[in-house]
Amino acid sequence: MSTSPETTIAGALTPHHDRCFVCGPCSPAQVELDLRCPGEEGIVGDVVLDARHQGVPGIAHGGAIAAVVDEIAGSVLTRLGVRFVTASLTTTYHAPVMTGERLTCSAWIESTVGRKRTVVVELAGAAGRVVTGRALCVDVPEEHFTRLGLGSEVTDLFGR
Ligand SMILES: CCCCCCCCCCCCCCCC(=O)SCCNC(=O)CCNC(=O)[C@H](O)C(C)(C)COP(=O)(O)OP(=O)(O)OC[C@H]1O[C@@H](n2cnc3c(N)ncnc32)[C@H](O)[C@@H]1OP(=O)(O)O
Repeated sequence: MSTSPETTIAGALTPHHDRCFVCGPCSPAQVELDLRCPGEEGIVGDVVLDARHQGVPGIAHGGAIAAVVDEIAGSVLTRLGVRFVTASLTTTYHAPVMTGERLTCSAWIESTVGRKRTVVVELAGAAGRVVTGRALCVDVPEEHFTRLGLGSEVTDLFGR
């Protein structure tokens, strides 16, 4: 991944819309998430999961972590203007994530094959790596959303 000087475009990356379950300010579970673009590809940032996201008391819920991984992977693609959905998501938990713990994240495209892109997301705490996620994202046409009765409220989100 490039490590050229950071360009902060967090406003364009998160929130991508107000009612997003993970990043939207209207969500009661909004995750503290600040994503930045270090160069041409990939993103870096900070993430904090709090008491609203716990499973075992004091420890972030694995499902909440997976949602954050999906969000970060998606942000890598939307900043490139890719219209996609997540087809598959795997999350490896190397160590517990404590609620309130500030994590750093980095994410990049690992491979592109036809319509399929694999995005890797790594989360690390002060003691080192805690989570590695892989999202298989598939490019879709605008009709993927319009045939579901969804209009510009969705299609306009891509390419921001
Ligand atoms: C909605 C987003 C809003 C975003 C707003 C903008 C802002 C964004 C910010 C980011 C933050 C949010 C990021 C959330 C992102 C989601 O959460 S998206 C919502 C959850 N995901 C879905 O709803 C997807 C549901 N599934 C589907 O719609 C369809 O199965 C798919 C994925 C479009 C694929 O169907 P298809 O277009 O008919 O394509 P198909 O030929 O079946 O598959 C294409 C290729 O992918 C492979 N493939 C498909 N599924 C799989 C799988 N599960 N495992 C392995 N391979 C697979 C196929 O084998 C095939 O491979 P090749 O033969 O080409 O080698």
